Amino acid sequence: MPTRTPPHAPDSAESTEKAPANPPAKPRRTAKPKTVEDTSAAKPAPAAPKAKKPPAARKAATRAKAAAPATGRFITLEGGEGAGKSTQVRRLLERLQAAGIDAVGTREPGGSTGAEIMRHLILSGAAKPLGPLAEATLFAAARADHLDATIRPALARGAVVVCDRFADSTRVYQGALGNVDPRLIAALEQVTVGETRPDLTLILDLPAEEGLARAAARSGQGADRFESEGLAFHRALRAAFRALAESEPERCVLIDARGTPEAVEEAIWQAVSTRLKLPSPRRRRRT
Ligand SMILES: Nc1ncnc2c1ncn2[C@@H]1O[C@H](COP(=O)(O)OP(=O)(O)OP(=O)(O)O)[C@@H](O)[C@H]1O
Ligand SMILES: Cc1cn([C@H]2C[C@H](O)[C@@H](COP(=O)(O)O)O2)c(=O)[nH]c1=O
Repeated sequence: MPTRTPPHAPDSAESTEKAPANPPAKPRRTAKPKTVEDTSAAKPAPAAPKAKKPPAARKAATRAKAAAPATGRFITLEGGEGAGKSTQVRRLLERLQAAGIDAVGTREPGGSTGAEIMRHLILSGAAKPLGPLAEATLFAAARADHLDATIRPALARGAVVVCDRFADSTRVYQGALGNVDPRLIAALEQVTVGETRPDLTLILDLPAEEGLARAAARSGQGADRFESEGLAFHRALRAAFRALAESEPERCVLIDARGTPEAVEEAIWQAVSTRLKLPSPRRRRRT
Protein backbone atom coordinates (compact mmCIF):
# COMPACT_ATOMS: atom_id res chain seq x y z
CA MET A 1 0.00 0.00 0.00
CA PRO A 2 1.25 3.51 -0.70
CA THR A 3 1.63 5.53 2.40
CA ARG A 4 -0.19 8.76 2.86
CA THR A 5 2.82 10.65 4.15
CA PRO A 6 4.36 13.52 2.16
CA PRO A 7 6.52 12.26 -0.67
CA HIS A 8 9.20 13.59 -2.83
CA ALA A 9 7.92 17.13 -3.06
CA PRO A 10 9.48 19.01 -5.97
CA ASP A 11 11.21 22.11 -4.79
CA SER A 12 10.16 25.66 -5.25
CA ALA A 13 11.15 27.65 -8.32
CA GLU A 14 12.20 30.46 -6.10
CA SER A 15 14.42 28.25 -4.00
CA THR A 16 17.88 27.28 -5.11
CA GLU A 17 17.50 23.94 -3.34
CA LYS A 18 16.99 20.80 -5.35
CA ALA A 19 16.28 18.58 -2.38
CA PRO A 20 12.61 17.98 -1.62
CA ALA A 21 11.04 20.76 0.44
CA ASN A 22 8.87 18.53 2.60
CA PRO A 23 10.24 16.80 4.58
CA PRO A 24 12.95 19.45 5.15
CA ALA A 25 15.63 19.64 2.47
CA LYS A 26 18.47 17.17 2.74
CA PRO A 27 21.32 16.46 0.39
CA ARG A 28 19.85 14.31 -2.36
CA ARG A 29 22.31 11.46 -2.13
CA THR A 30 21.70 10.95 1.55
CA ALA A 31 18.00 11.65 1.45
CA LYS A 32 15.76 9.28 3.35
CA PRO A 33 13.41 7.16 1.29
CA LYS A 34 10.38 9.22 0.41
CA THR A 35 6.96 8.04 -0.45
CA VAL A 36 4.10 9.33 -2.47
CA GLU A 37 2.26 12.49 -1.64
CA ASP A 38 -1.41 12.25 -1.04
CA THR A 39 -2.91 15.65 -1.57
CA SER A 40 -6.12 14.60 0.05
CA ALA A 41 -7.60 17.31 2.24
CA ALA A 42 -9.57 14.88 4.37
CA LYS A 43 -8.13 11.97 6.32
CA PRO A 44 -9.46 8.57 5.31
CA ALA A 45 -11.53 6.65 7.82
CA PRO A 46 -9.45 3.94 9.52
CA ALA A 47 -9.75 0.72 7.55
CA ALA A 48 -10.96 -2.49 9.14
CA PRO A 49 -8.02 -4.85 9.81
CA LYS A 50 -7.48 -7.23 6.89
CA ALA A 51 -5.58 -10.47 6.67
CA LYS A 52 -2.26 -9.70 4.94
CA LYS A 53 -1.56 -11.44 1.64
CA PRO A 54 1.97 -12.74 1.14
CA PRO A 55 4.18 -10.27 -0.85
CA ALA A 56 4.09 -12.33 -4.06
CA ALA A 57 0.30 -12.49 -3.97
CA ARG A 58 0.11 -8.75 -3.29
CA LYS A 59 2.32 -8.02 -6.30
CA ALA A 60 0.26 -10.34 -8.50
CA ALA A 61 -2.92 -8.57 -7.38
CA THR A 62 -1.41 -5.16 -8.16
CA ARG A 63 -0.35 -6.36 -11.60
CA ALA A 64 -3.79 -7.79 -12.27
CA LYS A 65 -5.29 -4.43 -11.32
CA ALA A 66 -2.77 -2.75 -13.61
CA ALA A 67 -4.27 -4.63 -16.53
CA ALA A 68 -7.67 -3.09 -15.79
CA PRO A 69 -8.19 0.42 -17.18
CA ALA A 70 -7.00 2.99 -14.68
CA THR A 71 -9.30 5.91 -14.12
CA GLY A 72 -6.58 8.43 -13.25
CA ARG A 73 -4.20 10.32 -15.52
CA PHE A 74 -0.46 9.80 -15.70
CA ILE A 75 1.73 12.81 -16.53
CA THR A 76 5.53 12.66 -16.71
CA LEU A 77 8.07 15.48 -16.94
CA GLU A 78 11.35 14.83 -18.70
CA GLY A 79 14.40 16.75 -19.84
CA GLY A 80 18.04 17.45 -19.12
CA GLU A 81 19.66 18.38 -15.83
CA GLY A 82 18.42 21.62 -14.26
CA ALA A 83 15.68 22.13 -16.86
CA GLY A 84 13.16 22.88 -14.10
CA LYS A 85 11.28 19.57 -13.88
CA SER A 86 11.02 19.41 -10.08
CA THR A 87 9.99 23.04 -9.92
CA GLN A 88 7.26 22.48 -12.47
CA VAL A 89 6.02 19.23 -10.94
CA ARG A 90 5.42 21.18 -7.75
CA ARG A 91 3.68 24.01 -9.58
CA LEU A 92 1.48 21.66 -11.58
CA LEU A 93 0.47 19.79 -8.43
CA GLU A 94 -0.50 23.07 -6.81
CA ARG A 95 -2.69 23.99 -9.77
CA LEU A 96 -4.37 20.62 -9.86
CA GLN A 97 -5.01 20.72 -6.12
CA ALA A 98 -6.37 24.25 -6.36
CA ALA A 99 -8.87 22.89 -8.89
CA GLY A 100 -9.92 20.28 -6.31
CA ILE A 101 -8.30 17.39 -8.17
CA ASP A 102 -6.70 14.46 -6.34
CA ALA A 103 -3.08 14.79 -7.48
CA VAL A 104 0.01 12.85 -6.45
CA GLY A 105 3.60 13.99 -6.99
CA THR A 106 6.39 11.49 -7.32
CA ARG A 107 9.78 11.02 -8.95
CA GLU A 108 12.25 8.63 -10.53
CA PRO A 109 14.47 7.11 -9.62
CA GLY A 110 12.55 6.82 -6.36
CA GLY A 111 8.95 7.40 -5.35
CA SER A 112 8.64 4.31 -3.16
CA THR A 113 10.65 3.03 -0.23
CA GLY A 114 12.53 0.41 -2.25
CA ALA A 115 13.11 2.68 -5.23
CA GLU A 116 14.48 5.49 -3.04
CA ILE A 117 17.12 3.04 -1.79
CA MET A 118 17.96 2.25 -5.42
CA ARG A 119 18.15 5.99 -6.15
CA HIS A 120 20.79 6.42 -3.50
CA LEU A 121 22.76 3.52 -4.91
CA ILE A 122 22.62 4.67 -8.54
CA LEU A 123 23.17 8.41 -8.05
CA SER A 124 26.10 7.82 -5.71
CA GLY A 125 27.89 6.43 -8.76
CA ALA A 126 28.41 3.03 -7.09
CA ALA A 127 27.01 1.21 -10.14
CA LYS A 128 28.85 3.34 -12.72
CA PRO A 129 31.78 0.90 -13.09
CA LEU A 130 29.29 -1.82 -14.05
CA GLY A 131 28.26 0.20 -17.10
CA PRO A 132 25.03 1.51 -18.64
CA LEU A 133 23.46 -1.93 -19.08
CA ALA A 134 23.63 -2.60 -15.34
CA GLU A 135 22.40 0.90 -14.61
CA ALA A 136 19.46 0.39 -16.98
CA THR A 137 18.43 -2.75 -15.11
CA LEU A 138 18.73 -0.97 -11.77
CA PHE A 139 16.51 1.87 -13.00
CA ALA A 140 14.05 -0.74 -14.26
CA ALA A 141 14.02 -2.57 -10.91
CA ALA A 142 13.40 0.69 -9.09
CA ARG A 143 10.62 1.53 -11.58
CA ALA A 144 8.89 -1.81 -11.02
CA ASP A 145 8.67 -1.13 -7.27
CA HIS A 146 7.60 2.48 -7.81
CA LEU A 147 4.81 1.43 -10.18
CA ASP A 148 3.50 -1.29 -7.86
CA ALA A 149 3.76 0.66 -4.62
CA THR A 150 2.83 4.14 -5.72
CA ILE A 151 1.77 4.87 -9.29
CA ARG A 152 -0.73 2.10 -10.03
CA PRO A 153 -2.61 2.38 -6.73
CA ALA A 154 -2.94 6.17 -7.22
CA LEU A 155 -4.15 5.79 -10.81
CA ALA A 156 -6.58 3.07 -9.76
CA ARG A 157 -8.26 5.42 -7.28
CA GLY A 158 -8.60 8.05 -10.02
CA ALA A 159 -5.77 10.43 -9.10
CA VAL A 160 -3.61 12.46 -11.43
CA VAL A 161 -0.03 11.24 -11.00
CA VAL A 162 2.69 13.75 -11.85
CA CYS A 163 6.09 12.10 -12.07
CA ASP A 164 9.50 13.80 -12.28
CA ARG A 165 11.23 11.54 -14.88
CA PHE A 166 10.12 8.09 -15.96
CA ALA A 167 10.95 5.50 -18.61
CA ASP A 168 11.93 8.11 -21.23
CA SER A 169 14.95 8.93 -19.08
CA THR A 170 16.09 5.31 -19.44
CA ARG A 171 15.56 5.48 -23.20
CA VAL A 172 17.65 8.64 -23.39
CA TYR A 173 20.37 8.28 -20.71
CA GLN A 174 21.01 4.54 -20.92
CA GLY A 175 19.70 3.94 -24.45
CA ALA A 176 20.64 6.88 -26.67
CA LEU A 177 23.61 8.03 -24.57
CA GLY A 178 24.70 4.76 -22.99
CA ASN A 179 24.35 2.73 -26.17
CA VAL A 180 22.38 -0.02 -24.46
CA ASP A 181 20.70 -2.14 -27.12
CA PRO A 182 17.29 -0.58 -27.90
CA ARG A 183 15.72 -4.05 -27.88
CA LEU A 184 16.76 -4.48 -24.25
CA ILE A 185 15.53 -1.01 -23.30
CA ALA A 186 12.18 -1.80 -24.97
CA ALA A 187 11.97 -5.20 -23.27
CA LEU A 188 12.68 -3.73 -19.83
CA GLU A 189 10.01 -1.11 -20.46
CA GLN A 190 7.51 -3.72 -21.58
CA VAL A 191 8.05 -5.84 -18.47
CA THR A 192 8.07 -2.99 -15.93
CA VAL A 193 5.74 -0.37 -17.39
CA GLY A 194 3.42 -2.63 -19.38
CA GLU A 195 0.12 -0.85 -19.89
CA THR A 196 0.93 1.91 -17.39
CA ARG A 197 2.28 4.26 -20.01
CA PRO A 198 2.10 8.03 -19.46
CA ASP A 199 -0.93 9.78 -20.93
CA LEU A 200 1.14 12.92 -21.41
CA THR A 201 4.87 13.59 -21.31
CA LEU A 202 6.14 17.16 -21.02
CA ILE A 203 9.71 17.46 -22.23
CA LEU A 204 11.39 20.56 -20.81
CA ASP A 205 13.83 21.86 -23.36
CA LEU A 206 16.75 24.10 -22.43
CA PRO A 207 20.30 24.58 -23.77
CA ALA A 208 22.59 22.22 -21.85
CA GLU A 209 24.78 25.08 -20.60
CA GLU A 210 21.80 26.85 -19.03
CA GLY A 211 20.52 23.69 -17.36
CA LEU A 212 23.93 22.86 -15.92
CA ALA A 213 24.35 26.43 -14.67
CA ARG A 214 20.97 26.25 -12.94
CA ALA A 215 21.83 22.88 -11.44
CA ALA A 216 25.22 24.15 -10.24
CA ALA A 217 23.63 27.23 -8.66
CA ARG A 218 21.26 25.00 -6.73
CA SER A 219 22.60 24.95 -3.19
CA GLY A 220 23.27 22.05 -0.88
CA GLN A 221 24.84 19.40 -3.05
CA GLY A 222 27.56 18.55 -5.52
CA ALA A 223 27.07 17.10 -8.97
CA ASP A 224 25.67 13.55 -8.97
CA ARG A 225 26.49 10.56 -11.21
CA PHE A 226 25.04 12.07 -14.40
CA GLU A 227 25.39 15.81 -13.71
CA SER A 228 29.15 15.30 -13.56
CA GLU A 229 29.31 14.12 -17.20
CA GLY A 230 30.82 16.59 -19.69
CA LEU A 231 29.07 19.24 -21.78
CA ALA A 232 29.03 17.04 -24.91
CA PHE A 233 27.03 14.42 -22.99
CA HIS A 234 24.46 17.02 -21.90
CA ARG A 235 24.16 18.48 -25.39
CA ALA A 236 23.54 15.00 -26.75
CA LEU A 237 20.92 14.44 -24.03
CA ARG A 238 19.04 17.51 -25.14
CA ALA A 239 19.12 16.37 -28.76
CA ALA A 240 17.88 12.89 -27.78
CA PHE A 241 14.98 14.31 -25.76
CA ARG A 242 14.03 16.58 -28.68
CA ALA A 243 14.11 13.62 -31.05
CA LEU A 244 11.92 11.63 -28.68
CA ALA A 245 9.36 14.46 -28.55
CA GLU A 246 9.29 14.53 -32.34
CA SER A 247 8.90 10.77 -32.64
CA GLU A 248 5.85 10.55 -30.34
CA PRO A 249 3.82 13.73 -30.87
CA GLU A 250 0.58 12.16 -29.56
CA ARG A 251 2.11 11.63 -26.13
CA CYS A 252 4.91 14.21 -25.90
CA VAL A 253 4.89 18.01 -25.83
CA LEU A 254 8.14 19.94 -26.03
CA ILE A 255 8.08 22.84 -23.55
CA ASP A 256 10.42 25.80 -23.95
CA ALA A 257 12.04 25.90 -20.49
CA ARG A 258 14.06 29.08 -21.04
CA GLY A 259 11.38 31.42 -19.71
CA THR A 260 10.57 32.38 -16.16
CA PRO A 261 9.13 29.68 -13.89
CA GLU A 262 5.75 31.38 -14.32
CA ALA A 263 5.95 31.31 -18.13
CA VAL A 264 6.95 27.64 -18.14
CA GLU A 265 4.15 26.83 -15.69
CA GLU A 266 1.65 28.51 -18.01
CA ALA A 267 2.89 26.58 -21.07
CA ILE A 268 2.58 23.34 -19.07
CA TRP A 269 -0.93 24.17 -17.90
CA GLN A 270 -1.95 24.90 -21.50
CA ALA A 271 -0.63 21.52 -22.60
CA VAL A 272 -2.25 19.66 -19.70
CA SER A 273 -5.63 21.29 -20.07
CA THR A 274 -5.78 20.95 -23.84
CA ARG A 275 -4.36 17.44 -24.12
CA LEU A 276 -5.99 15.69 -21.16
CA LYS A 277 -9.52 15.28 -19.96
CA LEU A 278 -8.83 15.81 -16.27
CA PRO A 279 -10.82 13.91 -13.64
CA SER A 280 -13.65 15.73 -11.92
CA PRO A 281 -12.81 17.64 -8.75
CA ARG A 282 -13.31 15.63 -5.58
CA ARG A 283 -16.41 16.34 -3.55
CA ARG A 284 -15.56 17.90 -0.21
CA ARG A 285 -16.57 15.87 2.84
CA ARG A 286 -19.06 17.49 5.15
CA THR A 287 -17.75 18.09 8.64
N1 LIG B 1 12.40 28.81 -15.31
C1 LIG B 1 13.43 28.93 -14.47
N2 LIG B 1 14.28 29.96 -14.57
C2 LIG B 1 15.35 30.08 -13.73
N3 LIG B 1 15.65 29.19 -12.75
C3 LIG B 1 14.84 28.13 -12.62
C4 LIG B 1 13.71 27.93 -13.46
N4 LIG B 1 13.11 26.78 -13.11
C5 LIG B 1 13.84 26.28 -12.10
N5 LIG B 1 14.85 27.08 -11.79
C6 LIG B 1 15.90 26.87 -10.77
O1 LIG B 1 16.88 26.03 -11.39
C7 LIG B 1 17.33 25.03 -10.50
C8 LIG B 1 17.02 23.66 -11.11
O2 LIG B 1 15.62 23.49 -11.14
P1 LIG B 1 14.96 22.08 -10.87
O3 LIG B 1 15.60 21.44 -9.69
O4 LIG B 1 13.50 22.28 -10.85
O5 LIG B 1 15.42 21.31 -12.19
P2 LIG B 1 15.37 19.77 -12.55
O6 LIG B 1 15.06 19.69 -13.98
O7 LIG B 1 14.46 19.05 -11.62
O8 LIG B 1 16.87 19.33 -12.31
P3 LIG B 1 17.55 17.87 -12.26
O9 LIG B 1 17.25 17.17 -13.51
O10 LIG B 1 19.00 18.17 -12.13
O11 LIG B 1 16.97 17.19 -11.08
C9 LIG B 1 16.64 25.29 -9.17
O12 LIG B 1 17.49 26.05 -8.37
C10 LIG B 1 15.41 26.10 -9.56
O13 LIG B 1 14.97 26.95 -8.53
C1 LIG C 1 14.76 7.79 -14.15
C2 LIG C 1 16.16 7.84 -14.69
C3 LIG C 1 17.03 8.82 -14.27
N1 LIG C 1 18.28 8.87 -14.78
C4 LIG C 1 19.21 9.92 -14.30
C5 LIG C 1 18.87 11.31 -14.74
C6 LIG C 1 19.39 12.19 -13.63
O1 LIG C 1 20.74 12.48 -13.87
C7 LIG C 1 19.29 11.30 -12.41
C8 LIG C 1 18.11 11.62 -11.54
O2 LIG C 1 18.36 12.80 -10.86
P1 LIG C 1 17.26 13.98 -10.74
O3 LIG C 1 17.98 15.07 -10.04
O4 LIG C 1 16.14 13.43 -9.91
O5 LIG C 1 16.80 14.37 -12.09
O6 LIG C 1 19.17 9.96 -12.90
C9 LIG C 1 18.70 7.94 -15.69
O7 LIG C 1 19.86 7.97 -16.13
N2 LIG C 1 17.84 6.96 -16.10
C10 LIG C 1 16.58 6.88 -15.64
O8 LIG C 1 15.79 5.98 -16.05
